[in-house]
Amino acid sequence: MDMAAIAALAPVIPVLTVESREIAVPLARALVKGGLSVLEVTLRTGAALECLKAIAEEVPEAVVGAGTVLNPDQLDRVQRAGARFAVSPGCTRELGLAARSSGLPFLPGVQTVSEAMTLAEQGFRFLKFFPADAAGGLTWLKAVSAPLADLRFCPTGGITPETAPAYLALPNVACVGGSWVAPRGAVATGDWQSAERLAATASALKRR
Ligand SMILES: O=C[C@H](O)COP(=O)(O)O
Ligand SMILES: CC(=O)C(=O)O
Repeated sequence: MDMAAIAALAPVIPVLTVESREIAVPLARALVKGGLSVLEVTLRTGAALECLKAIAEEVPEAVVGAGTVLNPDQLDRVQRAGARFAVSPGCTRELGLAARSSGLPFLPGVQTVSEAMTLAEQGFRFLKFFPADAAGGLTWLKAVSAPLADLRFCPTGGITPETAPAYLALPNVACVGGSWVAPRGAVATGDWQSAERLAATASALKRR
């Protein structure tokens, strides 16, 4: 599956920042049960690689990838840990080249038209728009839809259950990313039913 095919599996990619495999595995199971099978585990905790590996091994129904992949070394490590895709908040030339030669589906982040054009030149036509809300949100996506007509986006950053439907209604949006389906409080108390409920609502969102 390439990145667009992975994104087609669900309208929302949960962005997960988890501290242990004991949290990661039941959380992943709850989200998949709720209908969100594509999961992004960010490399923002010391346990991130272990969590990624645990989900890959113990929750085979999930398509688990890594987020906050900032350089080729991290890309290599997440691929070895079993990531099925990698996500970056931005991109460098080195990271883009490493992603292409690794064969791992890659979703690089952009915030400007020039960044999007540079990545398109490197062959990336499906891009993360980050931080979506802070960088212009719906207005930016609508404005670039004509000049960057062959690009599709996964807006992430500041998206809420209330704003997600408007993003998903845009023709250049394939899916959205967000942490709201795994709220800190529910994760801290192991309230997996809440995560499953939030995932079920998110997975029912309509895309254009
Ligand atoms: O850095 C933020 C993550 O990409 C997700 O953003 P969010 O917590 O605003 O949904
Ligand atoms: C922002 C995000 O989701 C990432 O760090 O990849």
